[in-house]
Amino acid sequence: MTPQARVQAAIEILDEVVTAARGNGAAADTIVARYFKTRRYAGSKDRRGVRDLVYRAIRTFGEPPATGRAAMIGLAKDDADISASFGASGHAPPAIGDSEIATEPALVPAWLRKRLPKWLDDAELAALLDRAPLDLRVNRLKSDVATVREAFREAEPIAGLADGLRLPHGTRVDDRAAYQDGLVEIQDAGSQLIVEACAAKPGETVVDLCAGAGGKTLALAAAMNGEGRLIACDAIRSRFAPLPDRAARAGATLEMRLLDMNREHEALGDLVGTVDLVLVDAPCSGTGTWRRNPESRWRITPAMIRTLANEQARLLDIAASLVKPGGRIVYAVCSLVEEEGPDRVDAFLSRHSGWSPDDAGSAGRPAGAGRVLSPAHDGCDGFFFAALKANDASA
Ligand SMILES: C[S@@+](CC[C@H](N)C(=O)[O-])C[C@H]1O[C@@H](n2cnc3c(N)ncnc32)[C@H](O)[C@@H]1O
Repeated sequence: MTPQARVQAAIEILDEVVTAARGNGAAADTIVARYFKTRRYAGSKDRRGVRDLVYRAIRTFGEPPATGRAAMIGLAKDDADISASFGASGHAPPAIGDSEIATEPALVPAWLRKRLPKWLDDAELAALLDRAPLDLRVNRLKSDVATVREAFREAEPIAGLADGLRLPHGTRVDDRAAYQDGLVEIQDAGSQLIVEACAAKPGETVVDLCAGAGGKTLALAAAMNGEGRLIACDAIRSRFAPLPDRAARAGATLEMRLLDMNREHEALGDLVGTVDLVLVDAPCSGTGTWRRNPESRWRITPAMIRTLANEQARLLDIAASLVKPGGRIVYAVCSLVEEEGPDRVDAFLSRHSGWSPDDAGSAGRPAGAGRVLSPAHDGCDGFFFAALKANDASA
């Protein structure tokens, strides 16, 4: 492909990405892969070049562009090569007309900026769009830090995490014996810090209410050293599906319960009032994980945040019913939107008089009754988390 044909290809792909974002359709990665499936003439350099252009546009424009062409004209303003592609020969996009609109760069959609905390300034927001590092968690059920560092000599310790190691960008992990044998898990430092805030102990009864594929469940299992009861729950079968294999690889013992959405209690009745710790790693808008998924800025809507906030409140109430007197909830979201974080915890505390904020450790910075982590401040994904304790007298 000529360089100008790559620009045209990026325009066509971005048109599809914008349409998919509006209609909750396929992710950009899927659209890029589909595009090249029917264009076998494109070599690996072409694919990489086009993909880079698509992701540059996604990172540069906080609001979804009107069209792929408007996005590329926007990028052309600061890039002479892209600019020269318009109107050139060789499958190039047509020349830019005088009245054509260019998308303006922005870190986030304007409406969303108002929902984010004041401390999240431009530097903090820009860091949310940086490249994410590759973090490992040493699995204490099977190994120790010294052994894993022998296997990953390029790994560096992560400050504040005894079991955390950071690898250089682009390191292949899945083909390494230490990974295949379950000595390590790939896990962002922020997720590891949240599990530390859980302070789960051997012998306890612990529920991971929104376990997904079990990233935090496996870290809880390691903290419990295989002693006690660990119950992983989720309401979406496909999210849950990888957990049995992952648990076997990690040497973790756990129970799994698939919940019915809106009828979660049916599968949890026997646990009411008996649990030491419930982790509520709630579904959220994912604003803290834009480094991995910048395209989600084009998908998020105010209505989505409202729906998520209701669901987060409902899950917190379910968690409260499971906890025994003196027990705890750790609530976490990988979002920095206040309605999903501090506001949810404040609302929970006003609904439940028998609960109070509890010690959530010292990672990150205080935010309302909880704490926040951010890439600029903590070098990990953005999270809000809070620990809540049920008074001994009532839950
Ligand atoms: C943030 S993700 C969890 C990530 C996971 N804990 C980890 O560390 O990898 C939120 C999860 O909540 C699940 N979920 C959504 N609604 C739920 C519900 N009503 N009950 C339980 N889980 C639910 C989703 O399927 C999703 O897997």
